[in-house]
Amino acid sequence: MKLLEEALKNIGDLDEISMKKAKERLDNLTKPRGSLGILEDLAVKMAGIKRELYPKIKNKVITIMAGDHGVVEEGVSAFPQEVTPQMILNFLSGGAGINVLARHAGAKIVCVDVGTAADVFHPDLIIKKVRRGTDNISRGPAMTREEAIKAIEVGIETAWNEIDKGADILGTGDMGIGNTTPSSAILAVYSDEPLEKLVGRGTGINDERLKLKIKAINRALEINQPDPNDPIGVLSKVGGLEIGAIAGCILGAASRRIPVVIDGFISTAGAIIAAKIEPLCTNYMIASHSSEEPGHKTMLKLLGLEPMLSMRMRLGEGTGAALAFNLVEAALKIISEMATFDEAGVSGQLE
Ligand SMILES: O=C(O)c1ccc[n+]([C@@H]2O[C@H](COP(=O)([O-])O)[C@@H](O)[C@H]2O)c1
Ligand SMILES: Cc1cc2nc[nH]c2cc1C
Repeated sequence: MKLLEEALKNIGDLDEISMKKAKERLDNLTKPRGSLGILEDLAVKMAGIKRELYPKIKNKVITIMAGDHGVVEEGVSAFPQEVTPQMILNFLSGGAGINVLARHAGAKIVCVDVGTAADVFHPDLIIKKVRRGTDNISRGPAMTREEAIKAIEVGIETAWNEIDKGADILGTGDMGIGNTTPSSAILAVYSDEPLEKLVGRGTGINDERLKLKIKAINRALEINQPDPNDPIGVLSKVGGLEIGAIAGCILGAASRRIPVVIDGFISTAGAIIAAKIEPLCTNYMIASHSSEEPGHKTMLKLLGLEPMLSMRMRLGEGTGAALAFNLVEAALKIISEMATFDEAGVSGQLE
């Protein structure tokens, strides 16, 4: 609880003065006001986070949190559970989608085992197993409250370690067969929309499995009665270990005024838990893309975030976050490198 308390103590507002200066500069650059859309919003947000007009990004890191899910025994995924450790090894040997996109972005990846069911060993794997997967949420709580806090603290510790080593932006990533089920359950706790609108096909399940998945989530909500006002309780009842670690990673980044790029459906479920624990942490979140999971748009709306990309992606791993790093860097170049109307001798707006 100590790490969590310390993180929460240090999450604050954006710097309004730097944001105002950023807006003024953007309005003086050689373009119609606001014409660079989200790139301008990003430059303003980055100024507010870093308390300076021209922050630099040198070290980008994607943190991939991995965990397993007891609810897979209900037949909710298109793939078997052993894919979780197999993909971890794929991340660490450089062959996964995230490796390619992280290399493309010039980002480092770190992979943390927060709670896989199997034993996984690799010299580069950070092993912080809170427990061997969650229990089946459709039959009882995923984990204890203490385990939920531990999972969050694994995320905080990971974020702080990377920031201490020089990371100036983080991206969230996940790996866990079955994890769209707890992510949908978390969303359902905070949304009034019917489950049919919030639950999707994850890795690509057929109609029959989709029915089983909706049923499992319904039962999970009924049996566990998660209280929306107790986000740690929600995580422990219907969540996942990697989802907790993602929430922690976001809280850890926010507590150090480090921007954190949110990936897809699972990462955004973690972001919801983080935001319900400390609403101010949304100041430090940047939404990368809109996932193909139907509930993702509702999640982003709950957080008040606008995704930058719409790529029909639904891979997770941090792939959307890695792609979006380039856009954050582009936004910083716009505010620092573009000429003003005065500098370029271009006439300003008529009225
Ligand atoms: O991030 C997303 O938007 C996303 C959407 C669908 C699936 N995934 C990935 O697929 C896995 C979960 O899918 P499932 O069907 O097993 O629940 C997990 O490893 C996620 O990283 C990720
Ligand atoms: C192969 C595979 C890769 C993944 N990456 C994230 N989730 C995944 C799920 C599967 C099945």
